Amino acid sequence: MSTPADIQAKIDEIETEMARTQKNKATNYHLGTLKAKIAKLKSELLNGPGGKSSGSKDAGRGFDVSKSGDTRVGLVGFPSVGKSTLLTTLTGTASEAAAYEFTTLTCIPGTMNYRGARIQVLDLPGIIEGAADGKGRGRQVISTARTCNMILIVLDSAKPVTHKKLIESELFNFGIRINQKPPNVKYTVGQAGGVSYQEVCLQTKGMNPEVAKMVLKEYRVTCCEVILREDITVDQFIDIIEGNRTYMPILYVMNKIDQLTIEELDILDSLDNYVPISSQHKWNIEELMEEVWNRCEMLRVYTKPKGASPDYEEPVILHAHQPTIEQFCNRLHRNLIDSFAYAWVWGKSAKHQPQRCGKEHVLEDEDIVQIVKKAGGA
Ligand SMILES: Nc1nc2c(ncn2[C@@H]2O[C@H](COP(=O)(O)OP(=O)(O)OP(=O)(O)O)[C@@H](O)[C@H]2O)c(=O)[nH]1
Ligand SMILES: [K+]
Ligand SMILES: [Mg+2]
Repeated sequence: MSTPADIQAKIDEIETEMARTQKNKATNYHLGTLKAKIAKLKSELLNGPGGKSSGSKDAGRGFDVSKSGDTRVGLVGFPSVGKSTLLTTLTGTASEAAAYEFTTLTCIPGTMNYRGARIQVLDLPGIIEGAADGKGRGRQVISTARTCNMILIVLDSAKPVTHKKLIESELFNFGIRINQKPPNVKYTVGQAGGVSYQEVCLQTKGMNPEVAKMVLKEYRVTCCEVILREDITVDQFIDIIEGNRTYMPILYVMNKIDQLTIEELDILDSLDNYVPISSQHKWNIEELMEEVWNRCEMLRVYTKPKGASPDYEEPVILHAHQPTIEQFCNRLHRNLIDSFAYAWVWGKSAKHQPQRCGKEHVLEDEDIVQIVKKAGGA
């Protein structure tokens, strides 16, 4: 059986070969195969022989913290960047913070209340380079991060920007795709009928029938249906074949800005996906919370019982892009949709106040909804 060192040596070898291979049409197919080989070796490194993550028993086992609240956000970063200080600032839950590395050795959960939502925040131990390969507690940290709806990559503004790249590649190697949507590709494996491959959208990033064939061959997939509904890269195609990828929003939290000059701060301010803060001085924390709220695509919907005023105290938090009334009903009660007749909706999504709506109606933040059940319904 190959040891992790053997596997890593193979990966290095293929990467060297790829670097040597000039990119042109003829070698494109070959690169597709090499990329698939690397992806397979990486998942073997992570999950043991066979590659699929359900394989080995302790592969990808996270910390045992039960989920609570409306959404879960993880704090990931190098040691001593200020994750624990931030947890305490955001949630009020004390997590030991100190000037030495690896102060935090386990996962500490806290709850941040924002706009009526309860957001579970996880403080995690610091990770170092090579975390995904099993160094230190890194695997456990990243496995836990994978269970989150969003990750905050916490950075120390006085430290080199290379730290950001290192953490990104650790997450990547664990199958986490940051700030990407799942590619719009239909992929189903069948029992017979060979490979059916279709592009319904112009491919400009390296995909073509030959490359697809090479990648599928590498994964020993002989019968399947593929429909590319979006212009994708070969790497995205491999992600689809590998399966088991997590697509997640992330935000870079640049901490300790109290150590920066105004000029340095101006540069930071202009970068995408960055929120500069000082957890110690509680600077810009409200902006951070708002960004988290926006990225998690959460919205508040108030319920209104018939003849009573809306319940503004406890909004129903919906956690989806353009949620429908049906999703709202499902959040309230599992069987509610069965007795649903129509709904009265007040707020931004309503054309007039109130508007009578069906279950497909798309809700907006702070809408008020009154469900009317079918006659004779319970
Ligand atoms: N100047 C400054 N120092 C901070 C800030 N936030 C945290 N610190 C300090 O940075 C050090 C590390 O903070 P921690 O919260 O323990 O960092 P951590 O990322 O949880 O560290 P590990 O658990 O060891 O990975 C402590 O001495 C904190 O007081 C900040 O906003 N500004
Ligand atoms: K520390
Ligand atoms: Mg800590």
